[in-house]
Amino acid sequence: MHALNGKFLTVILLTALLLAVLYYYLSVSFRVVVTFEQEQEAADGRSAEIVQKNHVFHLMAPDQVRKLWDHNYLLYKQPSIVEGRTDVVTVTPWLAPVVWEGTFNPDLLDSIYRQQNISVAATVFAVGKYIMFLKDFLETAEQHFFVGFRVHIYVFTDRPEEVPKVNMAANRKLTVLPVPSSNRWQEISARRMELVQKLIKEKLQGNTDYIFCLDVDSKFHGRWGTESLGGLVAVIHPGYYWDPRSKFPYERRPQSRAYVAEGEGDFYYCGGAFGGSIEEVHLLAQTCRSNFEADAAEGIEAAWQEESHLNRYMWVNKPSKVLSPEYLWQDFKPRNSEIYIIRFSGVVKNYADIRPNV
Ligand SMILES: CC(=O)N[C@H]1[C@@H](OP(=O)(O)OP(=O)(O)OC[C@H]2O[C@@H](n3ccc(=O)[nH]c3=O)[C@H](O)[C@@H]2O)O[C@H](CO)[C@H](O)[C@@H]1O
Ligand SMILES: [Mn+2]
Repeated sequence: MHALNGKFLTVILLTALLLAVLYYYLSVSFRVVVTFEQEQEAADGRSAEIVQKNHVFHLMAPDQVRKLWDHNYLLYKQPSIVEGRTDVVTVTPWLAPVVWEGTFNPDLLDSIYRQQNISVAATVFAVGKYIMFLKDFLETAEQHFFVGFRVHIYVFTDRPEEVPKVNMAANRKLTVLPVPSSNRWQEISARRMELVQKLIKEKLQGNTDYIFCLDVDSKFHGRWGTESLGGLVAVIHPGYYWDPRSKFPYERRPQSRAYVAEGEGDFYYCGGAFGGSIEEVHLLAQTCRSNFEADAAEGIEAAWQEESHLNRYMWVNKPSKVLSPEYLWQDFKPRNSEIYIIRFSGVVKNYADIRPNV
């Protein structure tokens, strides 16, 4: 009799426990749903609909209410999955898009991101004689880089008084930040990771959505806009994309934290342009900086400084969007036929004239 009561009690207790656990899980997931969704009344006050407030996981169509009254409402060409570019690969093996001209609709993307009122930061370093490239960089950015969006360019320089005055649209800003000069170009180039990390932590977190870190010795020639946005964004280097990976100039010494072994590596990415969300780029800059410094403490400098560390990082952490070499070409290279448009390109320069050391 006692044993039976005991068993009965155990069953009751276990059932109660199960119900409590179930209740906990249901209430947690319910809370998640509630925080992500919010009821919103349509602009014309007609109906209340559920609007996703979180835009990290998918993109939202341009404002559907507008079509009732706006004759410029965006109607765009029907997309196809059987017609499109066939001369290039437009997706990586881990299913990240590779952005080429002809693979995206700029008007559609702009209208999607415009309603998010995104803000984009760009960093550019102009230390020593590299200040001479800044004017063209800034003027062409004004014409092609995220035109119509909120843009904040951060110029790091040791010559603040030589920063050119460039007319900028109302929603665009420029901030000059002082950095010490150096007599080694390798150090100037590599220290960018440290300064980008600090900038994000001290000034950008909480008020900026995306960031791109760009070489100053370059000019914009075509649109660079919302099609380039993503969590972690890398640009394919224009010099190696026809080559087998054995020819990529990765760091090949196992002692370095930038080491990429034979038979490893996806693409060769350039150090002159990368970006993504503030959070992702902070993590990237922090990782590359600490690996670079740990190497330096052991007397090792990777083959291509922070570019080598970036390549190691992107091998371990696959970029969520890859930009084709349209996004960083080099003026001395003739345009290949798969490159329909050059958006950003490095100018021809005489290293001996402009670098503090050769
Ligand atoms: C197109 C591209 O991917 N370029 C990369 C490549 O060579 P690059 O030959 O393009 O390197 P670079 O001489 O342009 O130096 C990189 C950048 O550092 C800054 N700078 C450099 C020297 C100086 O005296 N003052 C100064 O301000 C400037 O912003 C410059 O654009 O390899 C470098 C390795 O270190 C960097 O990864 C570059 O980003
Ligand atoms: Mn450069």
